[in-house]
Amino acid sequence: MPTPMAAPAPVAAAPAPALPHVVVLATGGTIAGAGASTASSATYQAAKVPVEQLLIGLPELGKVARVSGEQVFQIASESFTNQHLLTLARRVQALVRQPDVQGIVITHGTDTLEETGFFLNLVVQTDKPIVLVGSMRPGTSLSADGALNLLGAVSVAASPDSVGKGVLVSMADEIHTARDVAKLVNIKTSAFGSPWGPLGMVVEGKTYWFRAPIKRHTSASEFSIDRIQTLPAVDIVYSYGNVPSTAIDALGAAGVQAIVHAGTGNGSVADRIVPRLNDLRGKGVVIVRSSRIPGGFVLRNAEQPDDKYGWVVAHDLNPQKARLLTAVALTQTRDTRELQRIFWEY
Ligand SMILES: NC(=O)CC[C@H](N)C(=O)O
Repeated sequence: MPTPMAAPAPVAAAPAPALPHVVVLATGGTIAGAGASTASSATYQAAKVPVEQLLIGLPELGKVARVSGEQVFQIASESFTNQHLLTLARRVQALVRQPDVQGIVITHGTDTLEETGFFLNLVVQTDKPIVLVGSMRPGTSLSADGALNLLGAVSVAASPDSVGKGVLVSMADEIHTARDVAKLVNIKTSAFGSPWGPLGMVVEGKTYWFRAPIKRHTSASEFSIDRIQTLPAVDIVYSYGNVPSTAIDALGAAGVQAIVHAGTGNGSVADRIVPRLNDLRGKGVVIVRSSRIPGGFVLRNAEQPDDKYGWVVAHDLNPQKARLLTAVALTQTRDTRELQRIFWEY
């Protein structure tokens, strides 16, 4: 008699690996914007749609992460202040300390997105992915770019390959380091670029990497939001032909701690402006020489004798990023050699 076949032992289905938990912190901008008609791609109100609505409108997110949302602000990013930066950084730092959070996405207006990203890159202590994202068209517009950008950003934040790469910006399928990226074009959806190229791409929820940041950031940074109560007054003066010293003199009179000079070309400074900056330098004001050229690179002692004047050069940081690094660095030192070291390292 044939022996009866033993019934196959039931195979326990392996539990599906839990999806990573990504917190979306919403701050406003066009990605939360709404226009009067589908043809309103550039004429609309930013910062209208609450985070719950952004997330409910994109059920595809549920395939890449367990997503929760928090409305931190609801503003256009040109209205960000230092206080907004500090509040946001403290919230991000608290969240990344939570063991149940694997990544952070920050929805943001694109106008100052690169500034917020760079600030967080300097002061948040973590290896967990922090990804900023915005859009160039409101969700009510034809060919709106926000939904796909948000899906891309959540995918980047949920990816183990994004760990340890510092604060990232995910826009139009590209992944950039917040340190390098800047808004270079308006209106068009390909608004962001980095002088040294993107780090990678995100396509259909998968990340593809080609390079990693070399500059100090996040957990390798000597700065921490835990030790920063306020940011000192650091402002930017823009240079151009026929520039008067009015703005510099006014900033000096207002008691500014540092001036970032957004110079022409290699960070050049008009002959009549040099003595005004040196007057302020003599009073202890820190002078940082940057370039108004996108991707502009400023060398020490080229164009101006920085060693002789005790000035700092901004390396390749644009003026708005140089403002933030100066402000953060001034919370620890006023020594211009130290400040220059910091500009080379971050
Ligand atoms: N595309 C945008 O997000 C620009 C909208 C607005 N000016 C902002 O920066 O918030």
